[in-house]
Amino acid sequence: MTTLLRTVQRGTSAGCCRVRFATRSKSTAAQGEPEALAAAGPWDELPGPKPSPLLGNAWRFIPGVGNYAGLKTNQLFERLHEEYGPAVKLAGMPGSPTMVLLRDPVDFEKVLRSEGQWPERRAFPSMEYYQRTYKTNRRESLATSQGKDWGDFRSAVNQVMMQPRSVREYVEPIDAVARDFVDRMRGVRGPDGQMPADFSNEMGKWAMESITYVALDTRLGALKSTDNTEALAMIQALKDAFNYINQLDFQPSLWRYVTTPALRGLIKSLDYINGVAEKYVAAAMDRLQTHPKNEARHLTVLEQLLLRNEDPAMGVAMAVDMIVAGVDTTSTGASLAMYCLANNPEKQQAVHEELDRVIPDPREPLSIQQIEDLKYLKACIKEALRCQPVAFMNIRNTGKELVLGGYSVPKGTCVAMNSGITSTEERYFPRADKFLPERWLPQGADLKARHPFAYLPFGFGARMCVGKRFAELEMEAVLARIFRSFRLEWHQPPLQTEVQTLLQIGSPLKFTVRDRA
Ligand code: HEM
Repeated sequence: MTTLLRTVQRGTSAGCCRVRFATRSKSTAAQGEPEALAAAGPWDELPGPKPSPLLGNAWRFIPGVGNYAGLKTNQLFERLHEEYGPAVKLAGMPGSPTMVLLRDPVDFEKVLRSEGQWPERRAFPSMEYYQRTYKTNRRESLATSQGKDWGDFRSAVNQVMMQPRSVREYVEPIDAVARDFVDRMRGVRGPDGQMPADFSNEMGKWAMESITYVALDTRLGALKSTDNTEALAMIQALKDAFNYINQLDFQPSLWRYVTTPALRGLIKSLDYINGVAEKYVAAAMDRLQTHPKNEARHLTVLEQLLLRNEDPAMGVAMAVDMIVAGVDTTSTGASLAMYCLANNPEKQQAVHEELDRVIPDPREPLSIQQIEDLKYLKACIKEALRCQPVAFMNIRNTGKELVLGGYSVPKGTCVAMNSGITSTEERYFPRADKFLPERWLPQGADLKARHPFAYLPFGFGARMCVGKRFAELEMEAVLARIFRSFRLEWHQPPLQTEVQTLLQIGSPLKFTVRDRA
């Protein structure tokens, strides 16, 4: 099955376990940090492609000239690790700080355990520009803010979004969206049982409908058969925003000096998403005034955020963050789990058996207890995110001077921890090339990760994904509903995936969907 998965994403992975690199001071993990720093190789000697005085390393990406031209982010990183070792310095990239790429979980742990009170994660520069320079009247978002601003924002949001109680209140509405999605699948399915070529757009509609219910207190109507202009425009605006971010931040561009068409496009898309968010946040403010909090009324996530801060701008910033960070990720995660199960019928059979037992009457709304009891389904989601991590890398600025890959790395250096590589490596996961949900169950101890930092689907620490609980609930509910109703089959060529900013599905998701008896 994993041969099916490892198409574009792992195109250059051959030999990742076979190549040997001379790394310095292998025993640094065991040494105290001062001794380790004294024994470490100097920062200037950290291996990596040498920038030329005039063009830096940019020339290496020019088609027909450079050896890295046309590589996707994951392919580039894998190639650099093959050529230079487990820690690679990538300097001389226009508009980007010097970065260190890492592929050793021991180094990930060092970075993440020393990140400090307010961990710093470099945001997309074009998003930062939009928030800091272009829209100075708006509050900076959680994902782009840093330091104390981030700490204050995050602790307010944690008290609402990271509470199991808040998430439990959403089981019923999120399940209602999942059931609508199953109806939608029936509606778009062809006579031969096949899903249409643009089925990943349908998955995007489901994810948009789910997260906007949390972020904006509304059902946008993305799953309705009649075209809902606002819902579809939101989906388009989000898609456009990611395309423009790819062009502005990952390809050579002059946007920092002149307003390019891509920058104008990004501004237009983000303005649209912000405008819709402002409208629904204003409605929530009105609701809070006309129906104040009382014992009988449970407040929504948005209302709680607004009450805590009394600042509608914070509600808008958080809603936009949830939409930007929570649609593509969740829809890709759920799609990959469906793909893995469609290609592993015996695992799908185990999911069916669990669902029949836990949800005897599929006409009833899902309960919290039922969601909690879906242990095997949850293991399938974890395993799908291991086989194909939606977030290929975790980014941080180092919180102090560290020894990474045997070299000293100054405080404040931007590092990319490539857990998308480690989570698919045999040395960290026995039988890594197999889809084995059992590894996440108590009886699968022999298949478990050999290093706790080799798998970081939602990041780590104070800055980890703030939407993790909602993302899990959404994926659990929709997969429960889909597999309670259908058997999925895959009769297509292997699915193509690639990493740009996030993992993206690059070929049609044409599942064959059969009704279960
Ligand atoms: C399968 C789905 C998802 C995956 C794999 C995922 C993964 C991640 C990762 C890896 C990070 C960076 C963590 C770190 O730096 O340590 C992150 C951050 C974030 N995620 Fe998610 N995410 C998902 C869904 C969601 C959803 C549904 C939401 C919204 C409710 C969301 C909102 C955010 C936000 C706002 C941040 C930035 C947090 C901060 O900087 O404080 N994510 N996510």
